[in-house]
Amino acid sequence: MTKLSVNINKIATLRNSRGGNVPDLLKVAADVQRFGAQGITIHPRPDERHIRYQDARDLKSVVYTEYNIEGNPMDNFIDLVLECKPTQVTLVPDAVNALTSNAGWDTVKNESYLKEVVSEFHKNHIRVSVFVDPVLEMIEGAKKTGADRIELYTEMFAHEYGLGNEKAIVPYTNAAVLANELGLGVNAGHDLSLQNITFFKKNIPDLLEVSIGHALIAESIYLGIENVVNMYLNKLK
Ligand SMILES: CC(=O)[C@@H](O)[C@H](O)COP(=O)(O)O
Ligand SMILES: NCC(=O)COP(=O)(O)O
Repeated sequence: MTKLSVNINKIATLRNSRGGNVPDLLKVAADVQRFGAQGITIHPRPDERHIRYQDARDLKSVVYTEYNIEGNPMDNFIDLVLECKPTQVTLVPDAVNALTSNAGWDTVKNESYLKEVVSEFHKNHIRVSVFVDPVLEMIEGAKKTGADRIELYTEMFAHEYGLGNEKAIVPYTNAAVLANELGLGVNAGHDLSLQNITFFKKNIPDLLEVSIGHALIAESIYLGIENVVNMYLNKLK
């Protein structure tokens, strides 16, 4: 079985657009778990444009499934994660102003840096996953950092699969096979959706967890909007 960790960044984006507490991020996290999701993912960014650092703290008492915090391990992020003690931290090499994550780690160049960070989180009993492109050298490098898992950066797969190119899965399958051989757990995320998740899962051996946010929230709007429009129409009769 592959666990679904729902990334709730976009709920915070919507909330922040009006300055109040609608939608209520904590209620959404609680409901998503009640509906069966096995994890909650957040990716606080330095400008706090969606998830605020305080959200990460507040979610601690709400998330009873797997709590996954993603981000670039700068000092204030490390402090936040150590304070929240999630189940898992996913290290992502984001530039400070990145619109969204757009690359995996160069685990070869950053081996000693990542080793230090991984060891700090391990001392605090937090599982560590490293965000990587599906490149065999990067998987081997991830193993050397001492990380427990990799998260395969799936944007390229999602894009190509959307264009009908099923072969785009090959590097991901190969990366997952190698990771499994090395004893690294395999997670995946970025632009996974209802359209591509079945094919992706079928081709990735021992896929432990996917984190999905952008498409899942967009799909929730599309699949829910007819119902809500009709509820308004009924009230306006
Ligand atoms: C690491 C990853 O792929 C996701 O966490 C993604 O970056 C979501 O972040 P945004 O919601 O800020 O785009
Ligand atoms: N780690 C990936 C994630 O949390 C969600 O990415 P996306 O579905 O918002 O692209």
